[in-house]
Amino acid sequence: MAKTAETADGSLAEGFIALQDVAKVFEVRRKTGFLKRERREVRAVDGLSFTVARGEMVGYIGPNGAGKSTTIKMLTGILTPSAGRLRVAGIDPSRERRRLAHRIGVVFGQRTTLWWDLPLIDSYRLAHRMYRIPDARYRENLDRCVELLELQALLDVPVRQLSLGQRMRGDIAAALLHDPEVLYLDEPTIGLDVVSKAKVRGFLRELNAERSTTVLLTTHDLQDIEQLCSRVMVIDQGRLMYDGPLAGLHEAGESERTLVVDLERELPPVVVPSARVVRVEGPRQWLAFPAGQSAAPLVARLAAEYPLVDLSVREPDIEAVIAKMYAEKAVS
Ligand SMILES: Nc1ncnc2c1ncn2[C@@H]1O[C@H](COP(=O)(O)OP(=O)(O)OP(=O)(O)O)[C@@H](O)[C@H]1O
Repeated sequence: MAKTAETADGSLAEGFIALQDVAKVFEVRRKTGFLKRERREVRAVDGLSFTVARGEMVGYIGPNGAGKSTTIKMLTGILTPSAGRLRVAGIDPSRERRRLAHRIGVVFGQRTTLWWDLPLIDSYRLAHRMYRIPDARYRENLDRCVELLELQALLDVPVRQLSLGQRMRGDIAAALLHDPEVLYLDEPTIGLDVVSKAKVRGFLRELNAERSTTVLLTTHDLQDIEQLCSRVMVIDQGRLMYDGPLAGLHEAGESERTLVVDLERELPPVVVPSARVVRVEGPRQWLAFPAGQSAAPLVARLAAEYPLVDLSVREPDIEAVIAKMYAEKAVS
């Protein structure tokens, strides 16, 4: 299912972001004894090909160490590929990193690009000068971000005093002041509360709809993908394992949802069709059932036959879906 970026004549297919057989190999040296060192190759990205069209919002997911950050670093030009061809907006990122910087925005959830000791607005003023953003454009973009990301009351606050959610919104604004056509987001909702997550997601949806900004989103939060991306790419061990809609990923992973039920008292594992008890703790039981199946008949059956007090449905997390998919039937 992996999409190839190559056309019949061998050129890179139309795509705002296009990778063709891209690899990145790191050489790691390990001390194995006195004066002895062993050289080892780590293939962080291993023959990756895909294209992303202008205006697409794509989830880019995979387990830890899969090669996501390495891909993003190559797409920004920080790292040079060991092999293959890579273009963003027609630019070879590692060759023309500065030119590309004016066309892309990057947000890393775990790190900030803002000036820690300065009020938030000062980081924006610096970006204004650094990117040589025309005054009217800067003002317009700043006003829009301030309004939609609710930053007005925070502009004069030093960044170190901001909460994680406030800082994240501040970072997203900083990445957008120069009107980038493509935005790389690395865990933009990590550690945020439900309200902040909703704000960030709402803003990204609006940005994409209004400006057709192309977004590549790395996350461990399945809801980020569900609410924002029509397409998801899964990478593992540097290779593309899946490229398609999120619903298809569930099928590929044959994933399961979990129904958590609280009974009136401790009971032996409940027995209901098409679900199985996977854990029991006092009066609470966990039932796994196929993700593609509605929970309603299951709930009705349980309510009719058991002394039910409360229940909730838990979605499978991405790690579990990927692990299962990788173990059972890798799609390539
Ligand atoms: N500079 C480097 N030198 C050596 N090995 C590296 C370097 N950068 C990354 N790697 C290795 O390449 C592989 C892919 O790493 P990468 O950071 O791209 O994964 P990731 O998918 O972003 O993981 P995570 O979700 O944990 O951030 C890992 O095995 C990692 O240890």
